[in-house]
Amino acid sequence: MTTKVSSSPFLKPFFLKTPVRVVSPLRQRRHTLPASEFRNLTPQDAISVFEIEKEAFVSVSGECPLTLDEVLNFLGLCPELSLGWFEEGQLVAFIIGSGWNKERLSQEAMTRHVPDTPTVHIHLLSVHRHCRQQGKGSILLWRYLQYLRCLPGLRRALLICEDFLLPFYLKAGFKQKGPSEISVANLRFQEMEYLLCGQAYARRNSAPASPVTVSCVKVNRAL
Ligand SMILES: CC(=O)SCCNC(=O)CCNC(=O)[C@H](O)C(C)(C)COP(=O)(O)OP(=O)(O)OC[C@H]1O[C@@H](n2cnc3c(N)ncnc32)[C@H](O)[C@@H]1OP(=O)(O)O
Repeated sequence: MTTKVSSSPFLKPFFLKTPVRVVSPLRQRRHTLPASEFRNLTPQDAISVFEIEKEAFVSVSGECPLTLDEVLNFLGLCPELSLGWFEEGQLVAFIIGSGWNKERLSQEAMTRHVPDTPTVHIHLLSVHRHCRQQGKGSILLWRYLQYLRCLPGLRRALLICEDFLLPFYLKAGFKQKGPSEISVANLRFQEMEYLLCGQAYARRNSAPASPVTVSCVKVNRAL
């Protein structure tokens, strides 16, 4: 397999191609923000991240998986393990990850970043409530996993989720590792693993997910 990894670990902003159309100069000046952009998050994005997170979790479970301080901490320590989807400058979906160094996730993993390890712990994937059920969660996760495959030294991604999200992650190519030892309030979780080496699931909506081998050269071009 040909591998080519860019010298910077950070993801260069990627803009979705929009159809070429003729617009008046006035209209052009007003629309300076890209329609759609994927990039690593920075601590400056923490408030937008937390707003989406709060809406997604507080009304459901009463608690946020990450506090604002923890979001700030991870975006400061390992921004290269995050990915945001922006539409016209507004964050619409994001993933926050950190490094982890054990076979399974433990309570300690919830607040820790271990640098230079082969395992990424995906703490949080969340889509703005106005944008759910439109395929954005699946697309962002797919892009993130392809991106991780191109970061040197990474071999797998782990996460925990509630039972109702098992089909979502299984469809994305994750395998079930069994019940997690982590619990929050009365909630119980399943631990899921995605192997970054070798196989990748093809695309969303290609059920059952057909594995394809992708090279990092191809992925870099796609990003
Ligand atoms: C590691 C973690 O972060 S686990 C916690 C995940 N995040 C959350 O629960 C926060 C609130 N929810 C969200 O942000 C979003 O609903 C997400 C991230 C769960 C899914 O993103 P979306 O963009 O809404 O999902 P998308 O449109 O890509 O749906 C893909 C499939 O998953 C299914 N799905 C999406 N959300 C849910 C859900 N809450 N319950 C059950 N199935 C779901 C969809 O029905 C769809 O199935 P289909 O392809 O057969 O039609």
